[in-house]
Amino acid sequence: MIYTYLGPAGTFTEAALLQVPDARTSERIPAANVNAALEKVRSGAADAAMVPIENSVEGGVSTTLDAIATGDALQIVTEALVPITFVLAVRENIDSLEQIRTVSTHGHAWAQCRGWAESNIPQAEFVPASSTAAGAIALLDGESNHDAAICSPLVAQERGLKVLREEIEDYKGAVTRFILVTRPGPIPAPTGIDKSTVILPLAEDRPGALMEILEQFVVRGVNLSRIESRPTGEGMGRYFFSVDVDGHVAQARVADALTGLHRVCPDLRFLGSYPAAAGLTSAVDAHNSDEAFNRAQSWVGGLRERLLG
Ligand SMILES: O=C(O)C(=O)C[C@]1(C(=O)O)C=C[C@@H](O)C=C1
Repeated sequence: MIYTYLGPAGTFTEAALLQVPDARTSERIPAANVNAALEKVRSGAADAAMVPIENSVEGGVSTTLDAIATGDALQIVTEALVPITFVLAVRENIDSLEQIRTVSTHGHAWAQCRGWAESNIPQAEFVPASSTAAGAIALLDGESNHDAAICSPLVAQERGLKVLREEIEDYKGAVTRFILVTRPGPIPAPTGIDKSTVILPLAEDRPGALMEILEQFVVRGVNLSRIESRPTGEGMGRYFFSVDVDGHVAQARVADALTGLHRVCPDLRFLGSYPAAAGLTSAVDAHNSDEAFNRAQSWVGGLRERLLG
């Protein structure tokens, strides 16, 4: 297996990749951004890409949501959760917060430390970086000239960076969720605690269109763990929905919901069923169990066998 991920080494995304059992002993190619990582998978240069999809404070990672919803089909095969905490690393010549004029980091990291930054370094200008690790490593580089970087404690330690403050995140206990993406192939077997992801373009903007999608899940007792709307880019008011459901396509209620969705939303994109990183608790009512679906299906099948002709 050749893995790729949002690099360089030292990103939270690399920490997520290292949770994959064989990733530590496999080739790992850092990519400059999420699109580049996914492109390596699409072109065959890598077999799988780890990319961020959602943070518990800042929400969905738009680049990833958009990139997996369009272009050549991809498949999610697993997910990983990484606890997030940030440090403020500085250049050697900086000794106090007052000296910091520019601070670099990834946009999602900046959003998670904005409150701290406004209170503690209000004079500092934010310089976007392609990742937290890229912003941190640039401190060592004579070319770039920002004074500070917001990054993981690990990359600061590994690169020997001077750390001025620790735990600068606005919300303690934040978590980022990552997905491992491959080219379409075999779907991982159900584990009993699984998720499925589906992209649902809204065919037309009319009353009840979203309701029609949601009721496909509701009537089968399928719980949604995430729903996000993203603009398609085709004009104002044109959206698709990115949805995670609790359950696996191998389960009758999920398969039946997908069948219903295919009727109301024929251009839907199934992105995979895969083991969930944390236990899902939603209970399944008896009438939504596989047995209930199978019994109902054979009952209707029996009726149709009696059709004349
Ligand atoms: O920059 C990194 O280290 C990343 O892995 C990206 C990323 C993200 O996209 O959300 C991952 C975790 C943190 O929430 C901040 C940045």
